[in-house]
Amino acid sequence: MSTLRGLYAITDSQLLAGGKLLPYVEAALDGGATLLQYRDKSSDDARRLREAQALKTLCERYGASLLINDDAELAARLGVGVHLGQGDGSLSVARALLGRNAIIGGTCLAQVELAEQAARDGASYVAFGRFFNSQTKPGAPAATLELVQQARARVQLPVCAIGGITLDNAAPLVTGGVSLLAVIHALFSADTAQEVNRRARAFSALFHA
Ligand SMILES: Cc1ncc(COP(=O)(O)OP(=O)(O)O)c(N)n1
Ligand SMILES: Cc1nc(C(=O)O)sc1CCOP(=O)(O)O
Ligand SMILES: [Mg+2]
Repeated sequence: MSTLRGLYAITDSQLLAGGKLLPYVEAALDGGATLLQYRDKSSDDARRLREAQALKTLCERYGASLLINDDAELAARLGVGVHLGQGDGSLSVARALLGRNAIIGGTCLAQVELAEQAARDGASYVAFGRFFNSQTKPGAPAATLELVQQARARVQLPVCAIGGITLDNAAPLVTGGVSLLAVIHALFSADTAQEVNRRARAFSALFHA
């Protein structure tokens, strides 16, 4: 069982198409990622189940934890965690479904009040974004380090940062109190699995500096 601190790798269906899903994820886990989120927006339920099962096996091998994006039912079926956005269903219902030990994350946009509500609803961590311009999910960055400080003062849960995080901009987030760096493009846009591994090691090293 991993801790809620470190690199939080999130899969991307486009970046990891063409047979890259498992080798690139394994490279990220070998590089120290502590959490992995399976984020696939398709409605191909059979493939989603198959891929999520394979990712669960990989995570177990590396001592990391798997979360499913958006889909508490799939998470329950596999016995893993879930990440829910504001429109993805209730955190408290997910907590009741998945049990007290499941890792459940909640998107809190850039609002401390949403983090306070997520904590009351049983979240395991609160996620703020976007911190920087994101190629994966374009839109104005709204989250700041000041927001992280406010959240840490008011919510007793690990803070996750997401949105445009790269090896060049991540360090101040960690020194500013962020526990989890959620990354897609700056991790998985690599040309080789070895490069994913190098990037994952570099992100993970920020937590041991
Ligand atoms: C760790 C983490 N934080 C935020 C999000 C975004 O969730 P959401 O707003 O539901 O958007 P989608 O990812 O579902 O497009 C996330 N997935 N993970
Ligand atoms: C899925 C997602 N949610 C965001 C939010 O702000 O809530 S930003 C984002 C995309 C993160 O990918 P990248 O590391 O490539 O920017
Ligand atoms: Mg969502």
